[in-house]
Amino acid sequence: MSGSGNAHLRGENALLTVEDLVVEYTTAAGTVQAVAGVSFDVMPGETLGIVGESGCGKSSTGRAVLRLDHGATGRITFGGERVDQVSEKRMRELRRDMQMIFQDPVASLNPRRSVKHIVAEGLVAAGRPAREQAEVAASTLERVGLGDERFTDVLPRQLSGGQAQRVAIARALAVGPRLLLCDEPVSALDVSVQAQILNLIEDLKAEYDLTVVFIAHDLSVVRSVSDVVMVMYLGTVCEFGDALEVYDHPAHPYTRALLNSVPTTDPENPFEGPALEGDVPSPLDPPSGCRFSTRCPRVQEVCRGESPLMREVRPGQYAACHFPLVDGEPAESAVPDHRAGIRKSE
Ligand SMILES: Nc1ncnc2c1ncn2[C@@H]1O[C@H](COP(=O)(O)OP(=O)(O)OP(=O)(O)O)[C@@H](O)[C@H]1O
Repeated sequence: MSGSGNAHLRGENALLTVEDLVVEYTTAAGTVQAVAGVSFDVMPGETLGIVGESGCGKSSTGRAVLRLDHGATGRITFGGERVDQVSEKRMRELRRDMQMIFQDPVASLNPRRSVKHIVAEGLVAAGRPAREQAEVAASTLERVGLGDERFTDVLPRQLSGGQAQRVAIARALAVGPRLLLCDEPVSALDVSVQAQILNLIEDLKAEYDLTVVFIAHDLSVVRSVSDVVMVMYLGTVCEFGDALEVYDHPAHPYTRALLNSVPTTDPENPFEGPALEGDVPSPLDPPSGCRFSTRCPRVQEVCRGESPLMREVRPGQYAACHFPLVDGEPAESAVPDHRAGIRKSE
């Protein structure tokens, strides 16, 4: 496995813990390892942002938490229960507690059902009485700003993208989840609508006592919502930590390059240095050693041979890099670790 270690996991009080997750897809061209040993945890009430370029395995990671696809291995613990081991029946119950919101809101809604019926779907599946279904659907739609009959009685295709995403959010909330997994929830929406939906999720999070995993390729979106950030590259975790630390002092050359490729207007944080060049290698044939080694501006020989392990570079900030940067300088700890011979990951 070419994962990046588990040093950044914060312990048993986490609501969700994912350890050594591997997701593989069998294709005509061979086996794609979309997720190559990813670990993370989310504390109750926290928002974890998962960020990285398209194809790095963000969606596969989110879908694996809900056991939506075959081909995933690893330990997933939610509320103390091993999601990867429970029966299909129990999994259906757990999915009520872990609701997912997708990128394409219209496609994620049943095209033949009216909005109020869609929002009640989870309650119907849970066997709640008809009156409760109607009441909860109505109050939840009201809460997401769609209480009016001109929204509740229509079909999804009659809604705008933003309205449809509000319906998807209402459907998720109606069953009283503890965790909301948002997979690129605003990237298909107009920029003017994006902020409204982000604000709505933020408000609901507090009101409904939610823990959130927020997946996006857009760094500014992740920054605006996250307490903690996980940066992924080609199926592995590069960096994990407090969002402010990661954004203000990116330690992994990939995080730095990713931030450099976003135009900045902040003179305090220009992050001078090379932006990302070249393409992401194919997950069918990933580079050996550090997966970022083929594009890394700081690459050294050891990086091509040894997978770096996750280690703490500042309090609460971890990077899987042989030569991480701390305040723009190579971390001191990189040198002794390197000399001592970095452990190969299993
Ligand atoms: N069902 C599938 N069958 C085959 N390969 C897949 C499948 N789903 C994803 N992949 C591949 O797995 C890798 C990771 O995809 P994934 O969608 O998880 O990444 P992502 O970071 O969410 O990207 P995006 O933002 O484009 O969805 C990619 O190389 C993708 O082509």
